[in-house]
Amino acid sequence: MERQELLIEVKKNNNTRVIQEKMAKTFSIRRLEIVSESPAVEDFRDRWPALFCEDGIKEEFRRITTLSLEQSFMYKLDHYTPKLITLMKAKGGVLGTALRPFLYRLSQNQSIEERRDTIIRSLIVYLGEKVEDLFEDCQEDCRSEARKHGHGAQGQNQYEFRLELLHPVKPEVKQRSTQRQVNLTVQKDQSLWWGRLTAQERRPVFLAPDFDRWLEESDAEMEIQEKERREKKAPRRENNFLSTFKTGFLLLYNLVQFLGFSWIFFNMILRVLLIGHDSLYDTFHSMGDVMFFCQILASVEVLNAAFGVVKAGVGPAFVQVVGRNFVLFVIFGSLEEMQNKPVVFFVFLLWSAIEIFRYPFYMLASLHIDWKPLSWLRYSVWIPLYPLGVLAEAVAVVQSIPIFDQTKLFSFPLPKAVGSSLSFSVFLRVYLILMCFGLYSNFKHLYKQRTKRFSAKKRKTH
Ligand SMILES: CCCCCCCCCCCCC/C=C/C(=O)SCCNC(=O)CCNC(=O)[C@H](O)C(C)(C)COP(=O)(O)OP(=O)(O)OC[C@H]1O[C@@H](n2cnc3c(N)ncnc32)[C@H](O)[C@@H]1OP(=O)(O)O
Repeated sequence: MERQELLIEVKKNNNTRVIQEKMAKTFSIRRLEIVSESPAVEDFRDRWPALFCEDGIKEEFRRITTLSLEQSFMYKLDHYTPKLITLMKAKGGVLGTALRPFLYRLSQNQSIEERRDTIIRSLIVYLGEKVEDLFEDCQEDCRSEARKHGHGAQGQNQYEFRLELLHPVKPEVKQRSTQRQVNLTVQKDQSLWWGRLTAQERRPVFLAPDFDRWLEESDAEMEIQEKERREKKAPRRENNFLSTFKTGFLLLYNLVQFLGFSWIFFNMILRVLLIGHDSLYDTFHSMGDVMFFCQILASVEVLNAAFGVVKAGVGPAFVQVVGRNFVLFVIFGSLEEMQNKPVVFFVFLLWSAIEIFRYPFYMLASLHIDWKPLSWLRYSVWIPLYPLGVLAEAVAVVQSIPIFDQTKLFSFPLPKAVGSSLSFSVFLRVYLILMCFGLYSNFKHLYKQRTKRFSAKKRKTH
């Protein structure tokens, strides 16, 4: 009978007191039902709906234990909070990451209510529950006011509130109601830091921020910085790929050149030691192919400089590659008479002598490694080698002049009135002058590079 009356009372508004009294009177009936029939929760809710709200549960707990449910719960929660924090701190992996924001908040100077709120939320995550599964959501548009029908402190009633926020917010406000709270999501109209939430200085007692999304001013700055970092990260990842590719390419290129020139250099030395001065006469036949390969490949250096793959100057690289290849392909390659001359040995030896230091230096430079003895050799050995190398090349050019005159190879046919043909040797004489300019400009460039490197080193060490 009392139960039937209760079913009618819960449908009425503002009668919490009547419901509490009837619930107190029917306590023994409920106990008996539970102990003797063990009913399903759903069935029990249909029979005793007044029990299934915050106040109903609290009162029933008090009737059973004579204690306040909330107080005992909070007391135990506060007592176990340090242990729970230790437990959560020890968690790694995905769960550890999910718990980190809660632990951060707990490490801040929170009020007791905020601390309890955080620990309960973290417990939900720790126990692997989904917040969405625990709260029943509904959504409806509202501004900074909400009106809802439900069961609260005044029983089943129409509840409403109005909030005056500190600054304007966007008109779209999301409202999500659960059994124990109403979640409002508003978006600031302008992106600025709010000193507090509401226009009135004291926060209304019924209002609590969502601590899951709570940010201190410094946190907010960090979040913005993190967002900017993430936005920049994508192109940087692309840059990383390009720079790894560049390093790999330069390493391979310099390694191949180093191996090629080392083979030439040490083979020539070995042959001199083993065969004696006779070896000077067949340098071209024994080393020519590898030298052709290395010098064709050296053209890449001009492209590297031109496309900014390395910080080298295009002009000096061009003069170097063109100068050497002219001697190799035109003077030695096209004149068999030149191929057996000892000058080939000296030209090849002087060219390769610098490269066995230059290419390993570049390999380390690609890896941002500076090995001082090697750097010193790279930027010093050229001082005697470069003039000697150009001198050897000039000797080869001079030696080739009579051969070009004799063979008329590459001679340029002229109109009969001027003469029969223009010998290639005329161009070679001009080229000898060009070599002086080439030597001067590259010597100057290398000197500048040397000064730059060593003065930079000195500055770094002081
Ligand atoms: C119209 C045409 C006219 C043509 C006329 C021709 C006339 C020809 C006359 C002269 C002919 C000369 C022929 C050559 C003879 C000889 O070689 S004789 C033997 C001795 N020779 C030498 O000592 C010269 C050796 N060669 C060089 O030093 C270079 O080739 C160079 C171009 C002359 C100068 O090098 P450069 O690259 O400009 O300077 P670096 O300081 O070494 O490098 C600058 C930065 O770039 C990085 N880098 C360069 N290359 C690479 C690479 N392959 N891999 C990785 N990194 C590289 C380098 O690390 C430097 O970076 P930082 O360390 O950060 O500064």
